[in-house]
Amino acid sequence: MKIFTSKQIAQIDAYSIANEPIASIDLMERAATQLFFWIEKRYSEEQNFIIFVGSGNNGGDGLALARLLSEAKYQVEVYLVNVSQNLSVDCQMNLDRLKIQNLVSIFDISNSNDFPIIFDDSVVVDALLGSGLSRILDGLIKELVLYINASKAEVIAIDIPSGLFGEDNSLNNLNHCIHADHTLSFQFPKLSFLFPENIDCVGNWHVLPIGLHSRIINEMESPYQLVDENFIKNRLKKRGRFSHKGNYGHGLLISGSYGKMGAAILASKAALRSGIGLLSTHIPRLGYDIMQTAVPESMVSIDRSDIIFTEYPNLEDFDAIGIGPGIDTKHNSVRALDELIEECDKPLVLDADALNIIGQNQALKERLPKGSILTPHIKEFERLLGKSYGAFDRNTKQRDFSKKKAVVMVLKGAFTAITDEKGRCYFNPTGNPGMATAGSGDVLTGIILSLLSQGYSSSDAALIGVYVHGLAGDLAAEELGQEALIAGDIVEYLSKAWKKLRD
Ligand SMILES: NC(=O)C1=CN([C@@H]2O[C@H](COP(=O)(O)OP(=O)(O)OC[C@H]3O[C@@H](n4cnc5c(N)ncnc54)[C@H](O)[C@@H]3O)[C@@H](O)[C@H]2O)[C@@H](O)CC1
Ligand SMILES: Nc1ncnc2c1ncn2[C@@H]1O[C@H](COP(=O)(O)OP(=O)(O)O)[C@@H](O)[C@H]1O
Ligand SMILES: [K+]
Repeated sequence: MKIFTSKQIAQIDAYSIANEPIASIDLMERAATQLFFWIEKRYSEEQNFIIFVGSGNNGGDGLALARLLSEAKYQVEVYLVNVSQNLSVDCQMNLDRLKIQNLVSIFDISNSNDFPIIFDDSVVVDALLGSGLSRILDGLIKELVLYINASKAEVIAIDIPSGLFGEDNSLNNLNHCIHADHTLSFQFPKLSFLFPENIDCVGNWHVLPIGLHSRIINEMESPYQLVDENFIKNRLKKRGRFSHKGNYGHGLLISGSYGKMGAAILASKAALRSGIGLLSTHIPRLGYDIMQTAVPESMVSIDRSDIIFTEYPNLEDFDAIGIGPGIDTKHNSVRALDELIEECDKPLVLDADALNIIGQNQALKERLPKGSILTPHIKEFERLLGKSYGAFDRNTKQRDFSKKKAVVMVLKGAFTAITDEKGRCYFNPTGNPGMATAGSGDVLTGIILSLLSQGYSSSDAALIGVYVHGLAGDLAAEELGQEALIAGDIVEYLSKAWKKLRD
């Protein structure tokens, strides 16, 4: 699903109104009806709702929702905030309709003395401001937002939490934005929902389709996309009836050091569980018995060093190379990585300590082979590209870096962001906090190496790898629970995840 900016969404709204065609008041009714359906499924008729309404179309949605809820016998109170003049046309029309219906008490808020008591068991609906937000909140609205946030009531934000921008919130004060439990976003999620900093504002978000025009949605370009299962399924290659292991590539994984052989085991198993034909794992000498015992399916390449990575085998024998999990950052490993980066003309995935080494030796960053995949978490990302002003800035840096260096960058976390050489950014929906556990990144490296070895392009290897990794984590968490989930479980559940994608 493409993700558009607030400005683009306004254009899509306008196009839909003109070309469906549909009157804007009817589009608002459609939006409010979707809100109503969502609420009706979750709350009983006894539930009371306090709806705070602003002067624009977001307020109009709130007023139309008030009418639909009260028609269905819910108890509803509406508070109009500082809207004595200047209501948008559709907001005014919905206010008139609500007054005619005459089932809902409507109050004005013109100063903080007018704020109502919010009981813990009320549900607050935030219809103050939507995507028309043009400046950070101040004055009475800010006070009201702080007041709502201090209450214990559940909060549902319409379209976007009031005060939050759809894209860049680096200059915003997130405490002055609505902190919603649920955000009901029309047709698309906003970009800012996908950034970790904004989670307290957005809560759980849900997309409500309102039938915006498909032609403009298809035609309008956006660098941002939210990946879904079909998007991934369409990228999978078939495994031919007469294929043999030579068709699925030979990968070289450089991983592990004394005390960190687990990283090599996890990544190797993940590669093998993701369809690779042959795998060689290059490890320090002391890891030999461990490796042969734990992962007999992998061949072993032995370093001359007992304890760290200092050299690598002839790269000609391999289709792709993965390096980093658990290799440490010792001097001789830095030298060996430097040589490998100089020589390597094979698809390459760099993770963990390989990224830390590059972070400490910035000249290496300039020489990354085109098409390489880097898989940092936020800390590793900062070591590579420095601190950012906020999530939007970080994302822009990531896109620019991918484009400038023609590499794929995978910034890991919830909604892992994958950027490609065209500066596009894909967000991944799978995965859960149970995966915040030692070694889960190593598993991802193994999966991506496996896909690269099988001949997938760098961006497809990253997109598919990240998706299936998160899916395996979700399937594992479903059965084992998030607390008990360990990285080895992600490997075990890869089988179910791949099967689901092949269904
Ligand atoms: N255009 C459409 O067809 C649809 C719009 N919808 C709703 O319309 C919303 C967007 O409506 P609008 O464009 O009217 O925008 P808003 O409802 O967000 O409000 C904009 C108004 O608030 C003012 N404003 C902006 N920032 C402010 C601030 N910091 N403090 C105080 N006032 C501020 C603006 O000057 C403007 O008058 C969406 O979020 C969605 O809820 C939905 O009804 C679906 C259909
Ligand atoms: N809250 C979360 N939601 C979704 N995925 C997560 C979450 N926390 C962690 N993950 C995933 O788990 C992996 C953790 O990788 P990483 O931080 O490198 O771990 P490690 O260094 O321990 O191997 C990443 O792929 C990340 O996307
Ligand atoms: K809102």
